[in-house]
Amino acid sequence: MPRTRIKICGITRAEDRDAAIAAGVDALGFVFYPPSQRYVAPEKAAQLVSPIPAFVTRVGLFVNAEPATVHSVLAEVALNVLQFHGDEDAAYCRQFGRPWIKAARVRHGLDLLEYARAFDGACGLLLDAFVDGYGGGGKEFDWSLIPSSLPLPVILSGGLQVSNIQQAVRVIRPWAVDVSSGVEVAKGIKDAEKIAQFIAGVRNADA
Ligand SMILES: O=C(O)c1ccccc1N[C@@H]1O[C@H](COP(=O)(O)O)[C@@H](O)[C@H]1O
Repeated sequence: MPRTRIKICGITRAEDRDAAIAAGVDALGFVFYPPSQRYVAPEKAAQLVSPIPAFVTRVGLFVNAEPATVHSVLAEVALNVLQFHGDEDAAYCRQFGRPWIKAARVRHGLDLLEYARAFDGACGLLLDAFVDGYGGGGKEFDWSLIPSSLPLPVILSGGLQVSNIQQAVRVIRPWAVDVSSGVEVAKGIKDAEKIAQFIAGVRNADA
């Protein structure tokens, strides 16, 4: 079984980026959604990504952005993967010619199998809780709503933190996990100790 990949999202500070890399993160996320308290302007994101070493993936998160906005961020920031966390359809997601992840805001009544089929071509299906403001709410959802098999690599998110990450990995066995609130002291401000403990929790559950 491959090790569970780990993404830490909502990086706004160089020290948090460095702490995550030192702890062994696989991917770092940058939020290009202006209403979010974790928003980073493209010029700042360009500085934050420049020292990221090879094989640590740089992910740009967008919510219902105008295509021109995504293109303009791509021109300025060296991103590897796009994460669409709003109401985008598959044609929208495909148009940028980059690897992309689609988020599903999981709630009772959402058919995740049908949803995953609709986003054929995504390199991952990110499962998040249904919250106001589209995401990053630190809210766990009912994992029993996840079908036992989905046609896309599953990235589990939504309220993950040090206290529940081992159970999450053992129960769901996702391809990857994604965390923002659970490793923060305030929105957009990460905590190096929580990052290290979160990553150690994933590795423990993998072992
Ligand atoms: O982080 C945000 O502010 C954000 C805003 C809009 C959409 C998604 C956002 N973050 C993503 O939400 C999930 C869950 O985060 P949390 O760990 O529950 O805080 C995660 O994938 C973030 O990338």
